[in-house]
Amino acid sequence: MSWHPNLKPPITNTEQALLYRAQLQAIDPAVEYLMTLYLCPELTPEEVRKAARAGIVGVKSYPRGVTTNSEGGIESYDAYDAVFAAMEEAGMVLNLHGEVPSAAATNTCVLNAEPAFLPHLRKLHAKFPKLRIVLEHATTRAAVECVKSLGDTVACTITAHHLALTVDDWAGQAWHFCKPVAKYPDDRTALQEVVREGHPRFFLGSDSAPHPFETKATSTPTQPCAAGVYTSPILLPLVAHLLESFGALDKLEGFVSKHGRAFYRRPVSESDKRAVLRRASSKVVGIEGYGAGQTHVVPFWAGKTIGWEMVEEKEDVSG
Ligand SMILES: O=C1C[C@@H](C(=O)O)NC(=O)N1
Repeated sequence: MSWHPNLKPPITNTEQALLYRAQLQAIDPAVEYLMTLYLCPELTPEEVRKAARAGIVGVKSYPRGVTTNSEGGIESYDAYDAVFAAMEEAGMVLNLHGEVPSAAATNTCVLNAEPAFLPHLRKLHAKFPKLRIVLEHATTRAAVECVKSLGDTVACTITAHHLALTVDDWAGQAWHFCKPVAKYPDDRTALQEVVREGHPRFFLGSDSAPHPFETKATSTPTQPCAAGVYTSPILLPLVAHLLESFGALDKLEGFVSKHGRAFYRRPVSESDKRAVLRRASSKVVGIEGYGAGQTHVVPFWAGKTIGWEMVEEKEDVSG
């Protein structure tokens, strides 16, 4: 799992990324955190090389205004050729939030912002064919087809929630609102199909966003609700549940573990913990379990049942 630099303030240099990694490691040292920097005008080829030497794996780009805390995002990629060339040489990954900003002049809004971004992806790949690029949290058939058509250096993540949601689920339902927004039923079908196909360049990227109750449940005409869906506490059981629902359970390990590891060149080691799932009927705590004025975050699937659960490491799973 890689870590978002769309924090306040954004993570723009090696020191900040290492400091943030240390803070995360203090919370859970068992996790291997793959850190990313934020693509911005301050990022130089020298800093890219320094970051790569320090073990930072990627650079994240999100166009201006398209998602949470992206007010300072990039406007055009042309200015970053030297940065991309340095990344390509250092073996760093470019993580793209693949949407263009909404604009009346070009008839762009949240529904077509991802397809409108794809020409930028094609151009970047043509210019830097060896640069590993991940189109993050894709939501459309167009994006799936585009990534499939490109070379082995281009991969794509899919979230758990985008395998479940369509427009109808977030229109009027703040808890399902995220960026990119879930699209048409046929787009969701395309995401499910590419997972069922076991395509090695498509893998899970949770994009889990733990926005507090207040920022999701309350919105005003000037303050819309926060974009993001929180899946971390239920992620693997939920993905198993969803994959099973569309006949792709046998692709679970590839989708959640192997494909991403291969693309990021992180082979499994002896010391890596194994996740074990077993059949269950676990109800996710419903929205009534949370309340205004509390700092809680409400997970996706609240109030619904998941057909799988994680087995604690110490339990005997031989039976
Ligand atoms: O890309 C993102 C970022 C995330 C967040 O809040 O961090 N929320 C989203 O909806 N999309």
